[in-house]
Amino acid sequence: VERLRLTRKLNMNIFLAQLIESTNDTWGVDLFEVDALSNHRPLTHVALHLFKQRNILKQFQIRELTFFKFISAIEAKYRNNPYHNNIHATDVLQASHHMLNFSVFKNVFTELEVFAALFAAAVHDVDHPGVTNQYLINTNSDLAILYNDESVLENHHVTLAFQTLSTEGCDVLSTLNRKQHQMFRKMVISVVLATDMSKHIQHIGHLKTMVEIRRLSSSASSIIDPENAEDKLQILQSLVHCSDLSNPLKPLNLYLQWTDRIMEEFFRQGDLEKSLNLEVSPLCDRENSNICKSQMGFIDYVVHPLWEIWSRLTQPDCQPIMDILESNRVWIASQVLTEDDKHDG
Ligand SMILES: O[C@@H](CN1CCOCC1)Cn1nccc1-c1ccc(OC(F)F)c(OC2CCCC2)c1
Ligand SMILES: [Zn+2]
Repeated sequence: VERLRLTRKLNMNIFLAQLIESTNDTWGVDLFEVDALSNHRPLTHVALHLFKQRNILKQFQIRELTFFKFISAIEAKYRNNPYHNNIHATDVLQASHHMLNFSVFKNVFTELEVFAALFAAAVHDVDHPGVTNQYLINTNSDLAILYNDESVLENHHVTLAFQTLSTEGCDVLSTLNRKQHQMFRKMVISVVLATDMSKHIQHIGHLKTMVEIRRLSSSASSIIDPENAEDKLQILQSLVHCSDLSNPLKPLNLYLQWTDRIMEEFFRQGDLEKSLNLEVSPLCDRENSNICKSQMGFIDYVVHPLWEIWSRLTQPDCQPIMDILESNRVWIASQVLTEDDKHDG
């Protein structure tokens, strides 16, 4: 029996190693599987692997143990929400890593910019309480008071991330010089704050401008000017925001798990609102929800408008991912019909 147990353990570790290896260049890795096989430490496993694969630790002389301590401390500060948890952070990190490899970004970003973008993705929802900014504002929460109702969650995530650096043995930025540290901090703050859904429309505006300018100045061979720091920062903000809203562009079995999770998280907020005699927020009433219809709306009015312009900027590498969005939408639409019948039934 003991030999069987050890053999099974060995096979699980081999399977885990193969899954982690696939995060290098695969869109749609099953991170729920990585979570199950890694003793619920997907972020630490995947972040360490990707930062080493990109040679970031060597480039900035960061000790592997220091990075391990930092990312473990961050992972431990993600709460066990149905959706906003360490698996979601790993998902956004891996999607950001994947899209940074798009050919349109070749020779565009510095190592420091890549480091800042992936760091921001990994920490972007740390200690998320599983409720929305609006809920925190409506309930006069300490966080809303602290951040004056402005990007309350996002301010909290980035502040906690930088505070974690001063935990014993966790300062992954200690080897950066003053200028690098200042630039890194500016980029991480702006990328994490840009994940606030209230900035969504601005992302679309900036991307449309960028695509238009590139289209008009046909001379620009490489679509993005590596000298333009402002443009590059906006692209990194949109890259992480797109990764944050990438669930509907993942293989259907993964997309459906994320949908179940976000709905359970919204429903728990609705339960809290009911118990506090507050008006139940949209989409948060578990007694009265149409999951497929709300996903159709999310895709048509939020996700597709953003990814349509993002894919124009990043063609042709985004096409396979847009194709998944299209096929998922067709499937959802087919379920709306049956879901209606169920309710009518
Ligand atoms: O809540 C969303 C923004 N709101 C803005 C107000 O209108 C409705 C949409 C984005 N967001 N923010 C945090 C998490 C998510 C979020 C992430 C994956 C979601 O669905 C699936 F892909 F898993 C998701 O779906 C909700 C329920 C149906 C429609 C939206 C939401
Ligand atoms: Zn997020």
